[in-house]
Amino acid sequence: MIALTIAGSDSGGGAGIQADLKTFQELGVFGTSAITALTAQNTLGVHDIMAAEPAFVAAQLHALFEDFEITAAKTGMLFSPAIIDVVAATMQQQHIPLVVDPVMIAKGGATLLAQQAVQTMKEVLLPVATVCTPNIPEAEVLAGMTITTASDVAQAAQRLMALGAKNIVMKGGHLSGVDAVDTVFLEDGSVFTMTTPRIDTKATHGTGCTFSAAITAGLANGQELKEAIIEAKRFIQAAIVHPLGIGHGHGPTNHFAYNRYDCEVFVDEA
Ligand SMILES: Nc1ncnc2c1ncn2[C@@H]1O[C@H](COP(=O)(O)OP(=O)(O)O)[C@@H](O)[C@H]1O
Ligand SMILES: Cc1ncc(COP(=O)(O)OP(=O)(O)O)c(N)n1
Repeated sequence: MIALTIAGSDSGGGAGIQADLKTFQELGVFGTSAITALTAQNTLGVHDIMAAEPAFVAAQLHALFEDFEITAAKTGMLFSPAIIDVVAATMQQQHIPLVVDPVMIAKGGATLLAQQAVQTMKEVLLPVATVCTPNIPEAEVLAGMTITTASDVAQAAQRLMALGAKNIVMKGGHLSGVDAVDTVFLEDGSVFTMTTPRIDTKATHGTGCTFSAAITAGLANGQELKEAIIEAKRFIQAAIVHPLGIGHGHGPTNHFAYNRYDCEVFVDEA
């Protein structure tokens, strides 16, 4: 099976294209990529960014879809309105599942999505998203509201679905509490939460990229969306529980952990 990531490069290897391709590999999927930007980045932060020309992003996508039977795709760092336009136009023509991870700001505070690109993301990318996986700050920006309670989470998800995203995973990494709880809203109206123990660690660089790549790998392998989302939560939990101890800042998660360790995900159908 073949999956595609459309995202930025993280020279430090913990997030972006590198995290996505490692996750695809671990989950038995052949990974292809269209790179939207280069970042000079490590576990301490983003030093510099060089965006790709939108036409070159289009050229990469054309080359991939011309040759490969890609069965699922994901987006990560898209940076500019023009790149989002190219990606949305391409994905509108491809009838495959698309996971949109609406990456906006890196852990160290660097901007990975230009301010003026938020509107473009809402107008052209969310309508082609099979599933959108915002963290809480991203959901606040896209939904235009503050999120503090479970009912805020539900209201924000409804707003994103109204913009066209078919299914939503509201990630709870940025919330507080002893557990890391993600809430999933499916297009059939069902809602469920996924709970794992919150791990006290600095090694959480690239958690969102890895999680969304794992969902994409599941979809590329033909899993149902719900099954792919729950397996992805298990994958990211294992990757956080067993850190690699690399770098001096927010270290990368451990993409090799999935097959060696067993992590339980508690699923609650609300
Ligand atoms: N400290 C943690 N312990 C356990 N799970 C976590 C932790 N931090 C994040 N997660 C999980 O990692 C995934 C990515 O979430 P999040 O960190 O919110 O995304 P992002 O990297 O986009 O900010 C979610 O499934 C979230 O619940
Ligand atoms: C190139 C690139 N893409 C995405 C991110 C952000 O990744 P994310 O999974 O949200 O992790 P953190 O930045 O929160 O660690 C990135 N840093 N670089």
